[in-house]
Amino acid sequence: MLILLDQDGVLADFEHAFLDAWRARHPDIAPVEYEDRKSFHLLEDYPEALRAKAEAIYTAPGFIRTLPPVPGAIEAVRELLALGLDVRICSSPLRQYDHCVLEKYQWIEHHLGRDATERLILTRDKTLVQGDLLIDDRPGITGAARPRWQHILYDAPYNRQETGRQRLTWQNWRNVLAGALYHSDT
Ligand SMILES: Cc1cn([C@H]2C[C@H](O)[C@@H](COP(=O)(O)O)O2)c(=O)[nH]c1=O
Ligand SMILES: [Mg+2]
Repeated sequence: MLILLDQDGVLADFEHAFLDAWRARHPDIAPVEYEDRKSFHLLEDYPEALRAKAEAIYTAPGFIRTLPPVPGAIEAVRELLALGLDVRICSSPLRQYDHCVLEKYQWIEHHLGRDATERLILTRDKTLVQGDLLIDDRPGITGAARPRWQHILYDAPYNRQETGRQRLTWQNWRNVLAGALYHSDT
């Protein structure tokens, strides 16, 4: 069983790190609260006049490297590996890739160890990556190929419009994955 884990929003807490940085930089401008987020791309939830400020935060040197882990994520990865599952981290670099490519590797090394960096797959098209399950917070993942993996949504306010889908968190993952593993034909 090959499990692909997205990094931003699944292992690394992109959203809350953004909010913390925004409040520090712009204490006079209210951000969009996490539970009020509607679009996957946070820029779409901000007025045009604030988008440059928002983009400057998540493209800044160190932002990706210093993202806090999503609570429970690191422990879950370790448990999945201990269960003998083949776990890969499948992430898309920002279009503004200048800092995030190296910093995604540094983040993994810091939280999971140097060997775990061998598990990182960076691509702008996740449909090209083989796997049995993809755990990702992004709704509607499309690309050039017909994906082999089953997409399990990592629950977030901006993907709750996707109804009738399995939704995983690092609090319920054992139940959700047991179901997916049980129904998997591999
Ligand atoms: C802008 C933005 C980005 N991310 C994360 C999601 C991916 O891991 C990368 C690249 O995103 P892109 O949409 O493929 O350029 O950054 C995110 O989680 N939220 C955002 O608003
Ligand atoms: Mg993500």
